This record gives sequence, C-alpha cells and structure tokens, in this order.
Amino acid sequence: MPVSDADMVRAWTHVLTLSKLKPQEVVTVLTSDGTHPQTLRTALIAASNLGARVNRLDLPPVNAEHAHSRDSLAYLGTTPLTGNRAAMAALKESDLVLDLMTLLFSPEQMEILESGTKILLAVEPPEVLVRLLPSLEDKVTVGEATALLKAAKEMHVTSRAGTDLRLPIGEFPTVQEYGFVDEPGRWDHWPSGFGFTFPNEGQASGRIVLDKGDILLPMKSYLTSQIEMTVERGYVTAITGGLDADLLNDYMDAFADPEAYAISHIGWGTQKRARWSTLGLYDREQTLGMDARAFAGNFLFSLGPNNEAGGSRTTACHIDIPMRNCTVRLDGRDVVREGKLLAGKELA
Ligand SMILES: O=c1ccc(O)c[nH]1
Repeated sequence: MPVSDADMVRAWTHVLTLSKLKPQEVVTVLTSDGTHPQTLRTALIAASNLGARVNRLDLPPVNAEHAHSRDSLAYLGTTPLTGNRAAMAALKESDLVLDLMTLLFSPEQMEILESGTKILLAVEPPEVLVRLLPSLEDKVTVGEATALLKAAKEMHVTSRAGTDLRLPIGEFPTVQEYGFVDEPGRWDHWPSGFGFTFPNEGQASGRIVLDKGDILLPMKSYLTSQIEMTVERGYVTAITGGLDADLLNDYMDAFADPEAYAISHIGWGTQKRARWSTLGLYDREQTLGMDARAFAGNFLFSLGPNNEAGGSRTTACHIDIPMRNCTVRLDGRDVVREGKLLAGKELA
C-alpha cells in the first residue's frame, strides 16, 4: 500500500522524538544502492525539522559476488565500512546514525556503538514502517521480557511437534529491540518488538522440530514439511526432513562455513501488532520479514553469528527461524505457552 510523504515524515518524527533527538545534534543517514528513496527523503526532512545537523553518507554495495539472496540480512559481516577509515570517523562523530543500508552483526557496527553513537536500522519498506510504528508501550513489554531473560540460567523450549531444546544462558547480555534508540550507544531496529540473548558458548543441546507454518528467513518461506535439527554442544549437527530440509541444507552448504550451524540469538516475539500471516502477503523481496521475527508468542532462534553480543563468531550466514506453538520456559517458568505470550499474573 503506498505511503504518503506526509505520513512518512510524521512516522520519522515520531521515531526520532522517541529517540530523544535534540536540536544541533549530528545525524548521519547511511545509505547505499538498496536504500528506499522515500525512507531516505522523509528521514532527511524529519531530522532537519527537528533541528539536527544532517549528513548523508552513501556507500557502495558489497558482497554481491557472494550472496545467494538480495535480502540485506542474508550475507553479514563485511560491509562497505570494512577498512573505511573516513566513513568510520564520520559515523563515530555522529550522535545518531540512521542505517538505511544494514550494518547488522558487523564488527564496524560494534565499534561505532562503543563510541556512544546511536544506530537505528530502518530498511523495511515504508508501508511496514508506518504500520509498525514503535511505542513506549513496546519498550515496556520488551523490557519485561528481557528482564526475565537476564535473571534466568536456562531457557527450555518444547513443542507438541517434538522440540525439546535446552539453552543454558547468562554468558552473554540480553538485547532489546523495541524500535527506537533513546540511550547513547544503543542499537535498535525499526520495526521490531522482541528481546533475545545468546546461549552460553557450546552449551545448547537437544532437538528442534520445525513444523508446518514455521518460517525460514531470509528464505521468507513457510515450511510445508517438518525439519528436524539435532543440536549438540551449541551447534546444529544434523538437519533432516524433506524438500524444505534439502533447500535449507543446500543454501547453508554454499557458505562452506561450519560456524554457520551455531545457535545464535534466542528469544521470543512480543509485538502484538505484528502477525505470523503477514509475510505471506508480500513478495519475498519486498520485506525483510520483521512481522515474522516480532509477532507475539513466537519462539525466535537464529543460526550463525554471535558477535553482536560480544561473541567471536562473525560468520556471514545468518538464518532467522520464528516458530509457532512453542512453550518457552525460563528456569522452569513459562513465558510463552504453546505459542501464547504470557503476561502479568499469567507469568506467576
Ligand atoms: O532486527 C533483527 C533482525 C535480524 C536479526 O537476526 C536480529 N534482529
């Protein structure tokens, strides 16, 4: 559905205000060839209207010769910032970077954040951005979820389909994604609405049974057959099933990287305005699939890198897998029960 520039300027103004952008602060809009022109045009207007000093840094696209998908989250790690001293200096000197290019999971992103710069990723199309505008309520909901994560020693995920996955946690920090950056050094992704952490290195174990309707990203596919994964000492050691399993195995084989099979971030969706079915209403190249990552009650786990939380794994292969109908327990207490997000007294 087309979005008017007026609506998109209002959306950016809302998000930049939640991000506490102040007059005279330096905003650098990071762009590349895949940047959506309306997202860029309206970001510049909104930031300028709020009195910021606005720059634009346009960088050439990279990794085309490696990636088997045009999805900006499909091939991670190296970015146009790798080795680019001038660009890094500009970004580290900015108060806020609007990433309309995708730096996610890159060492450069971590270095920029460490300088106190805030980074907000916004690469979904305008119609998704305006539909999933962040709110202070989202921040509260995600904060409650990650507080439970932070206090726990083990996440245990089960499902009627046969998933039984044990995830000792505590070695890595928690990450909150609520769609705006209101503290120095914070990264976030607009749109979102979920929290996660990473399993203790080498300690995830058990079995994951992906059921019909579970989603693979960046494939943007709903499974039509089950995929079974064996998890041992933090890595997926077997991926079996039918055509869906073959397609996933074939895609991951292309990276020829054993680190791609590591369990990466683990958490659950809390965004009540995102829906499981939405992904099916878009062409696969129109969206990153953030509705799928954020819908309330999913169990979201991923494979591949963990450098975003201070780990050392920077593999380029990154698979996000939102699952339905799982029960997620923290130290024996349900936080999601058969795909339903628990809240308030239900969490007792
Ligand atoms: O916002 C995101 C997107 C992808 C991902 O793996 C984590 N967070």
